[in-house]
Amino acid sequence: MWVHEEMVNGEKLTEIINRDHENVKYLPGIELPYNLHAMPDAREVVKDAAILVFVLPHQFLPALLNTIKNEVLPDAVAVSLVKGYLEIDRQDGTLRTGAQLISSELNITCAVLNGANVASDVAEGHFAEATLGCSNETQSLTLWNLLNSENFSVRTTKDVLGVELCGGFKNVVALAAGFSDGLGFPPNTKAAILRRGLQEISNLIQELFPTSAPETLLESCGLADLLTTCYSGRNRRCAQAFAEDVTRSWEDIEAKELSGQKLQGPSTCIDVQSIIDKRGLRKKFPLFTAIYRAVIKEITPDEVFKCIGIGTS
Ligand SMILES: NC(=O)C1=CN([C@@H]2O[C@H](COP(=O)(O)OP(=O)(O)OC[C@H]3O[C@@H](n4cnc5c(N)ncnc54)[C@H](O)[C@@H]3O)[C@@H](O)[C@H]2O)C=CC1
Ligand SMILES: O=C(CO)COP(=O)(O)O
Repeated sequence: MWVHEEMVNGEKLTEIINRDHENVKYLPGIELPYNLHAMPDAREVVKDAAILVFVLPHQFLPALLNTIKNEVLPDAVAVSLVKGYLEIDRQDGTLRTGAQLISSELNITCAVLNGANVASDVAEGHFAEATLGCSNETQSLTLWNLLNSENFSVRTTKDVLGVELCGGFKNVVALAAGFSDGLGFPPNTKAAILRRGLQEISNLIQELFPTSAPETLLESCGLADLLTTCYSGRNRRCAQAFAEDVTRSWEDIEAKELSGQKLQGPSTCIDVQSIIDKRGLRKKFPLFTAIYRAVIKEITPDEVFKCIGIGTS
């Protein structure tokens, strides 16, 4: 497994993982499998690999692909767990997702695995579900056999883009859920955010990819991931801290709340809004637009709830 090398208490993280079988920085308290070997050179890791699993914050994906692109086996298969990578063409507003980037940079097919999967809960072995989006039936079966287990129930679909976009867009809605918590609003308000969020996620996916299957939204990557992120995710937690003190910057909140982990929601929110604006769709997406305006401090978090009030569906 490739691990981005860094020093933790004066030691290399890869050496700590290989000696203690624990990722003391990002997954403390979880015993890792003894056959897992952490390596700092991504090129070494991919050169004999038949299946490549990508799990890293979306902003680091392009640099990693650039590092490995000449080393990957031509018949390798990729699966991406990355949520929120959106590359927008500034000219025509077309979109490229993380899985599409992996596929085009490495010239191999890329499936997507997304779901209601808070990492520490999955690592502790609590039952969870996930959705595997894969367009090729043989590869889908291979990946399903690898990923599915008694405590990790994987359901498959061919709607790769639907699965991937649900995973990214819910991080934006989770910010409004955090605003609601930070402002001390009751469960009714958060439920309204979840309903409107699900509706806007669905509308935006249909706007961008009309062939996407509407039922994908009811899979783990859709409704279930939205729920878990809006109740227990890092985006929700950081947005709560922001609503409690709007003078803080997102960078400061990320650094203080997440101890080295990355906050995806604000940057994905800005990318989502550039798609909405490019297509002149603010009226159709009042919640996404209001969240964006709060993220960039154009309005306050409590004004988000006024913006989506009277006169919107
Ligand atoms: N943590 C969670 O509960 C879940 C995360 N995801 C998704 O998985 C992806 C990865 O998220 P996390 O593992 O939580 O990451 P994270 O938010 O914990 O960020 C830390 C990770 O970033 C890596 N990193 C730091 N600097 C780097 C660099 N310069 N280049 C490359 N990697 C670097 C670190 O090695 C570490 O693995 C994201 O897209 C996230 O949305 C999906 C489901 C659950
Ligand atoms: O995607 C997640 C759970 O499925 C985690 O969401 P956060 O990044 O908000 O913690």
